[in-house]
Amino acid sequence: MRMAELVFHTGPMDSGKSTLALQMDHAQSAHDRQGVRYAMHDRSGAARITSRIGLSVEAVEVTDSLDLYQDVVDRLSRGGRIDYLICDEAQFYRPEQIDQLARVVDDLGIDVYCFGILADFRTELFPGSKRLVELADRVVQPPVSPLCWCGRPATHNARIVGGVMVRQGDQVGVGDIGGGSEIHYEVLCRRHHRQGITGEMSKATLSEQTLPFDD
Ligand SMILES: Nc1ncnc2c1ncn2[C@@H]1O[C@H](COP(=O)(O)OP(=O)(O)O)[C@@H](O)[C@H]1O
Ligand SMILES: Cc1cn([C@H]2C[C@H](O)[C@@H](COP(=O)(O)O)O2)c(=O)[nH]c1=O
Repeated sequence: MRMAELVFHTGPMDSGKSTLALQMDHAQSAHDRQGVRYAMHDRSGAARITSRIGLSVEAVEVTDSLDLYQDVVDRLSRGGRIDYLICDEAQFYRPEQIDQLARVVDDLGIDVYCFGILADFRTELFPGSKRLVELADRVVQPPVSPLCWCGRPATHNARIVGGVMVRQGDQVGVGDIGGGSEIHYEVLCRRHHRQGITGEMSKATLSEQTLPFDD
């Protein structure tokens, strides 16, 4: 018999994690499996899972005080059936909540699929993501990688404030990629994240050293 598992799907912003979360939910429910969707601090500002492709569905908002194991037990004791959990923006969950998800897998035999970024704009791990890497049965990267302005796979998240890439500030700052708003994010390869060269800067200061695909 297949054992339930805790899976962490992780990649930088804009790598299709929420899309995958919604696809997995759709695929599972099509086979009469019953799931619960959880999310935290979704970009939409609502209790939802929102994909940039345009899909969006309601979810249970995870608050700091929510005991995820107890929430699942309560739902089961009210007569519900639960085969799997979809947990989006899992980087924001407290480490204790990740332990609760592992207990859901081990003690209740329910599959838990988590989705989230690994590291913040300073390249430091989110505590929830660190705990997921420690506990997950599998850590999986989405199949499609976003690209840095130079054409390399984008692996790192940069925070842009007033047009400037910053390296200090609060770890949590809900926002989107692309210009428009005062605070937003851009995904870069490690080299350009380290050098602090955003797409906007590259257009202004393109030089021998920063030509695309230099070695
Ligand atoms: N108009 C579009 N057509 C096709 N793909 C798109 C479109 N807009 C966004 N995407 C893709 O959607 C993905 C981002 O999806 P999303 O689930 O919101 O990412 P994440 O949750 O990882 O931040 C990217 O792979 C991006 O290329
Ligand atoms: C890098 C970074 C990101 N965030 C926020 C910004 C978004 O609201 C989410 C990531 O969502 P996505 O679906 O993966 O695009 O996280 C943050 O709070 N702090 C950061 O350092």
